[in-house]
Amino acid sequence: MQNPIIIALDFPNRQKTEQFLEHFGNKPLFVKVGMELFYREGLSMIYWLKERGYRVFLDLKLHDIPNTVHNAMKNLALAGADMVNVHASGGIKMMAAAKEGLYAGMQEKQKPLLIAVTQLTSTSEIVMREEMLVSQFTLEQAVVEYAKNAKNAGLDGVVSSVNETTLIKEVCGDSFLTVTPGIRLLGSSFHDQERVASPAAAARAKTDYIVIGRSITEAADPVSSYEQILNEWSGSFEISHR
Ligand SMILES: O=C(O)c1cc(=O)[nH]c(=O)n1[C@@H]1O[C@H](COP(=O)(O)O)[C@@H](O)[C@H]1O
Repeated sequence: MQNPIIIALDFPNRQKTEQFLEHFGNKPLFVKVGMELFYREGLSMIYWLKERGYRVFLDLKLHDIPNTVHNAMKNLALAGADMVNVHASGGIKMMAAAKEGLYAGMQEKQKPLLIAVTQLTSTSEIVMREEMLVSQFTLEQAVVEYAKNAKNAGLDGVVSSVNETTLIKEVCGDSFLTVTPGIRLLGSSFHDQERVASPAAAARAKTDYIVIGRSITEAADPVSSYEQILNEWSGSFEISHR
């Protein structure tokens, strides 16, 4: 069983990030760099993490015209990240252009995973219908339609909430990756997230990766919070496979 945890390094700068990572010593972590840290520190942050052996998800959620995304991805390819993403709402043409730009001139073994965000885990069905004006689908249907588009564009998987994982796997196949943020231990604050699930529920849904930020980064003891999440995941995983 692989360790599914991706820690969201949502910190304002490199110094705070380094201080946080010191808690974990040499543990081989999978970490995520998003807009907050990247817009401050740029590619050098990714190089720093890769030199220290971390697996890195570069989460910039590209969404623009196909040509712009294609060329931006050519530059992001230089980061040497293990996973990058776009918004599925940019459409199939944009996602295909992202893939072409990202992989241009890359050897097979260097290619990062490319995934698409479906509906953000902070989005509720009401907001999707009334503010984004996607009213012909339920939220679950909209996520699955985006997942099908991502698959048709040749992407490796999607970001969604755990609520939609089972259906995505049914429609797109088990090998199509599901990456699921909005993970919370029972009884803890949802913050700005709407579609939330526990690590145990994520394991039962057989998601591939869980993305966790504040439950670990803001914990008084980040390592024990990390271990608690992993234990909850592993326990449920064994139960669900009995
Ligand atoms: O692409 C993402 O990583 C992402 C997609 C999504 O739908 N929801 C979502 O929360 N995320 C990211 O996952 C992380 C969740 O952080 P916490 O809510 O603190 O656990 C943040 O870094 C978000 O940017």
